[in-house]
Amino acid sequence: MIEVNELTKRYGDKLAVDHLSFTIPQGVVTGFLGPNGAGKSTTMRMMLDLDRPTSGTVRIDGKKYGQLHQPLKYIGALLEAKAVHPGRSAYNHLLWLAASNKIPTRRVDEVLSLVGLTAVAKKRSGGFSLGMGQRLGIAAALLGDPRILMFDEPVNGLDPEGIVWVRTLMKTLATEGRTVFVSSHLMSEMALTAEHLIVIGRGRLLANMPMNQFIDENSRSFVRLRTPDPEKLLDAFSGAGITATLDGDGAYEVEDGDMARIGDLAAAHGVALHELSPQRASLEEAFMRMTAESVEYQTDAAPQWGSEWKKES
Ligand SMILES: Nc1ncnc2c1ncn2[C@@H]1O[C@H](COP(=O)(O)OP(=O)(O)OP(=O)(O)O)[C@@H](O)[C@H]1O
Repeated sequence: MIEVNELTKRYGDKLAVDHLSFTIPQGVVTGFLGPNGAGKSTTMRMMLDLDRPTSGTVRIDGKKYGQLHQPLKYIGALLEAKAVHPGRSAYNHLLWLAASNKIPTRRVDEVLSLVGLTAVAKKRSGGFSLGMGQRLGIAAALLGDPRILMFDEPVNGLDPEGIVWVRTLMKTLATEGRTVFVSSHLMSEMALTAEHLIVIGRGRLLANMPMNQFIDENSRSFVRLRTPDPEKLLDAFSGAGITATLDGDGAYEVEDGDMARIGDLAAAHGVALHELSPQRASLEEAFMRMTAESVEYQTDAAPQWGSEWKKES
């Protein structure tokens, strides 16, 4: 169990994390989202005691990180920066970590095999590609078989096969009842991986809810339909008080439409339908809409995903 309470970090006059409080659920993958500079990495670093909070607390199973005996057995993490000496082999790096946390040596071979690095385990890690470095970081996170895992941009540098592998791994770890906390800029990937979301903007909590709820609350839903007889259908709609608008593609959209009612109405008027489908926004659209509508974070330029937010301070 990991609890963040009123966590705050100030760098000079820059408030990077602003009274952030949340508890991360167990047994599901939780996505950690926010635009560039929102404070995700700073929050994760403070959770791992790599950065000291200005105020507020992080508790891991009720304890401060520094109070954990052999911390790798409680929490494993992959942070963006590679923390491996380039001259050291993957095997020796993991062996050193294992020894410092009294983890049996055989576990090193296990995690190397799990992440697919067995063949290159004795090579110096300085020659590793970005993707191999990510795999080594994931191996280190898994070394102590911890109940809590944190990954900052884990699919960075991975090829499509590697991305699917990471997605499957995270879901499996969550299914085992672990807490899996992951940040990523890749919204489509996050949509496929996470069930729960914690969203921050400018260091503040914007949302903490299941993925489905987040998309529902921050997007418009509509029914799309196509018919070879639009005039007749639109007549039937106007009699029933339904408004349909033509999209740019020859289809009609009914905002918050009830599919069954529309289908029944079309049938009652003898109108053929060539399409009748519910439409829901993607996570990316929901995210953009939420941040754009968030007056507190509104700037004179529309915020864009993946770009630095304009700073007013
Ligand atoms: N060591 C530091 N000194 C000064 N400012 C910092 C430091 N670390 C982070 N910041 C600032 O704090 C804010 C939050 O940064 P952080 O890296 O945590 O955001 P992030 O959400 O992880 O961003 P990204 O998505 O770009 O990785 C940014 O404005 C950043 O410039």
